[in-house]
Amino acid sequence: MKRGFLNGSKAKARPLGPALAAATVLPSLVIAPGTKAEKFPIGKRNVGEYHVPEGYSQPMRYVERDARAGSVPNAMTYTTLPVGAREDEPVTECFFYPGSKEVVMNLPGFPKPLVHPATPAFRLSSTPGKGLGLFSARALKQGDHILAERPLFVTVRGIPVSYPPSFTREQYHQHAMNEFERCLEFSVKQRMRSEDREAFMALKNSHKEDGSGPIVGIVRTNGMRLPGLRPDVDEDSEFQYTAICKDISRLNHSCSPNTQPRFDMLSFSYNLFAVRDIAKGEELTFQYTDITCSAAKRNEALKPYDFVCTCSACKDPVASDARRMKIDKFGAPSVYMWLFDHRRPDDWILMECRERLASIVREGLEAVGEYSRTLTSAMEACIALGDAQGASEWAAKLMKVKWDESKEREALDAKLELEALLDPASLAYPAHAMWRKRVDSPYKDTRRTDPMRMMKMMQEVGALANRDGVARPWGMLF
Ligand SMILES: C[S@@+](CC[C@H](N)C(=O)[O-])C[C@H]1O[C@@H](n2cnc3c(N)ncnc32)[C@H](O)[C@@H]1O
Repeated sequence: MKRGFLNGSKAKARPLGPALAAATVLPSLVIAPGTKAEKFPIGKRNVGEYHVPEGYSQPMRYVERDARAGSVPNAMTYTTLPVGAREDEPVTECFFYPGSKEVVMNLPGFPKPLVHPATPAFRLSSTPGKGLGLFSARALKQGDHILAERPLFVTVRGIPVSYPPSFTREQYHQHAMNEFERCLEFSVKQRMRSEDREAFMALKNSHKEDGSGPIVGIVRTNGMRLPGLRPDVDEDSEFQYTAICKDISRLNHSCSPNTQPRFDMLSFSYNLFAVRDIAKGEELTFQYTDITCSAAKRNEALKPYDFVCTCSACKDPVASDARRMKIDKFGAPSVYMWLFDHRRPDDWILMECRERLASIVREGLEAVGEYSRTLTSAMEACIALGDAQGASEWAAKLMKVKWDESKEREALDAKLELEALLDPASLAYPAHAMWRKRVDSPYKDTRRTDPMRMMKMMQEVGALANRDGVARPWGMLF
């Protein structure tokens, strides 16, 4: 739904409940963006003296509008979500590209209230050599919910700026950071609730010497990727969002993290889960970078955070690097590839999955997608073999992987399919697209020299792998 700001149309995105009457509604503000966005550099730098000629500063023309109105085309939006929140309800300050506000406001059921664990599961404490960190307040089981939290701030990762052709690259970067700081100041200094601003400004800043302003420094130190608000832009693009939280941003890094956050758009909150059992008092950690690559690559990627990782995988990287490389390279075994490939034994997928899971658990990589993909492969292999009992045991393991944000999991959750598969007597088994596909395969005697039959088989594999519109990896047959 697009609305121009000149006609001042009021949004009907969310029915206005009675809470609004008692609520403070901050107006949404928009500014006109400039010309170019680029990733900011890291490390100390010497930019030298420079002058920004007139016309090259972000114009920052604010247009005040009804908070419930949508985005303005070609302009950035300052807003607070959820719109119309009560004073005691947590809110997020947002600095958005056009369109993102609608993604949230048009979600049926938004905003869902936050759901917290029944008893506190974490505490904040200092940790030697790392500053502050989060620790478990009680013993936690894999899949336990640790905390739910709306971010203090969600922002674009940089803004497009105009710059004169005479600028060096360094000067351009400094100019871009100054302009970004100016834009973010408006959110933090003018719009954020005072207690949220205090919490935000108290967060760690590891970018005090690289030209970042105080707000940009905190954003760069504490920001976590937040996918889903720009469905048309690649998830890993620099034109996506970063979120800064009061508590989750206190998690320190580990290359074998024991927690993983998952963002829930409907409640606009991160939920933090234990990815394996955690003892009372253990430090809670998560990964700041890809952890399936080598220790050298990980530590290169961690440089902007200004520390060298001393986790056991980094201290003794030789065997760990080899295992991680194998996990990363091979990928979860493709059930679809094996389904009609009768040169492979019936238990091939399960053996592969067990070996891979042992490696993943040994490296402490339960947080990565490969873990849930491998569990899914094992479950689907059992279904294809007509083994409902075995499949239900894998389904129970998958149920605990609450942090999985994959499309496959989304599809399973949307139909409550996993819950149904927990019961081996469930009718969900005979109704499953993969049920007995391997044991009842009509392709047992298919030869590679029979192209028509091969084609038919490939089509069937493709349809199974892409069911529900979810593209599952299935590799090549034979
Ligand atoms: C997002 S903050 C984490 C919370 C932070 N420790 C604090 O005091 O608020 C990131 C910063 O924490 C520190 N840090 C995180 N993980 C670390 C680790 N494994 N070893 C040492 N320092 C770490 C670094 O200073 C990093 O820039």
